[in-house]
Amino acid sequence: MEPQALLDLLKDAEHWQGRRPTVRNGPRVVDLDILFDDNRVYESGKLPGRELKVPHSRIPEREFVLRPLADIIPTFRHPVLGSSVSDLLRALPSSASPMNRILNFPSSHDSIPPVIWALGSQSFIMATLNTTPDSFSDGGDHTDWDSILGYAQHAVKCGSSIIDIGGYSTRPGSSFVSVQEEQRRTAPFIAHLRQSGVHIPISVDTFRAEVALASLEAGANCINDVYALTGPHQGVAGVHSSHLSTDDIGVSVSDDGAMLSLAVRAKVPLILMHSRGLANQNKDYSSFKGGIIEGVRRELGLRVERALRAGVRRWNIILDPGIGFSKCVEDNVRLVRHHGLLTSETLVFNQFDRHLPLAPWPLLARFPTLVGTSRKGYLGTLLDREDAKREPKRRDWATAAAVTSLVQQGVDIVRVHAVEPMQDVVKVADAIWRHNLL
Ligand SMILES: Nc1ncnc2c1ncn2[C@@H]1O[C@H](COP(=O)(O)OP(=O)(O)OP(=O)(O)O)[C@@H](O)[C@H]1O
Ligand SMILES: Nc1nc2c(c(=O)[nH]1)N=C(CO)CN2
Repeated sequence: MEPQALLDLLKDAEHWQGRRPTVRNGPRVVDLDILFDDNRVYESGKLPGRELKVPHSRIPEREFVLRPLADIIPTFRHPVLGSSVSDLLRALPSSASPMNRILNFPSSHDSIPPVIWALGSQSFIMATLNTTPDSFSDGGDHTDWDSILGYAQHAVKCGSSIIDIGGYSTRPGSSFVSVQEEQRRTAPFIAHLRQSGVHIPISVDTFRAEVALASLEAGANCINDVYALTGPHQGVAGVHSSHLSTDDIGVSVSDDGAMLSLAVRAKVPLILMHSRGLANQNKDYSSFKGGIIEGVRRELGLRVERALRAGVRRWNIILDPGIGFSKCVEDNVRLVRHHGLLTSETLVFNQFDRHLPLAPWPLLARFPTLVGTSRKGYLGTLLDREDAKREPKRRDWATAAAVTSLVQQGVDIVRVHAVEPMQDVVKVADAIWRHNLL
């Protein structure tokens, strides 16, 4: 279609939506502009009311255009200016009130309003609620109605922003749980929490589509998948990456795609975590090419790409590096120390292999991140004290240290067990590092 004909169509569309002529740049019901037409440069003559310039002349000065555009086509080069969309966004002068990306947790029930988070405004706390007998930290603590509701209410009172409920432990050595049993440990409790007035978002920690669906129907409004929608066998079926070959990561292809298609249909926020192989058996510790940061970026990047290609909306994706999943102690430390690099889009020096720069990976840039470092085994090893090695609950101070470092690097969500002390940790770390707060 020719630009002028497209402009006429846009004008009609604006009219159908109820837009009527007012003053230029005044309040409007809707504004439809042509930003680019591939690399074409077009300028109409001076037709009154129908002048047209493509690319749109005000792209470089508009944050509200550049920010979403950088999510969609970050590397696209402006055909006249020669800069990429990302470069144009970076070149904007800093604004007193920068735009926030939002995360929308849809309404889980008629009587419960949707919850919208302004990302970047604070670090959000995810309270971990395992309804399993054998989870590594709180296994057996929350298996009855009263203790589950008690933990959830306590989490809300302490300022948690989301509760993550899981019915199948993924810790090394945990036992197999049937779909029916996992469902029994999640959906009815979620319904109970909703009926009892818990209105904050609830995520379900599962890799099984049946469990996720039952949980969403019961009132959950987020899916947390430690296999990033590839099923328990870590399949990468359906990936046609323009950047990578799947041989690079040597994983088997075995996935019925059920979780992926549910995720597309469900339209809820999705936590895509990096892991390798069956989490409870583990462990593929084979080396990460280019170092741990590069390796996680590549392997998680493949799964993100697969999800996007299948139709998952990018604004629903939250990335998680998967602390403790097929990573040695040093690698877990590095993932925390360099958390900010996970979503870096620019070429940075690779700390782990001095011959390799950390490849630019625009695919992961600007996604929000979540990290679950709470009470994990590497903290016990670092503490090197018998009680801390044996008892995950003796690792809360260690967790605080890791959480502080993550907040400093801009993590969006921290998944924790001890919500009360971690609320203090996050509050003060936010005050120090998020300058918008003070
Ligand atoms: N790339 C473009 N896309 C849309 N309109 C354009 C473009 N380039 C020039 N124009 C002209 O701008 C005119 C004003 O558009 P519109 O009425 O939407 O103004 P506005 O909303 O106040 O400004 P803007 O769209 O720049 O925010 C259009 O009638 C059109 O002739
Ligand atoms: N998103 C996410 N989910 C989890 C994580 C984690 O680190 N991140 N850790 C778990 C238990 O070790 C279980 N589930």
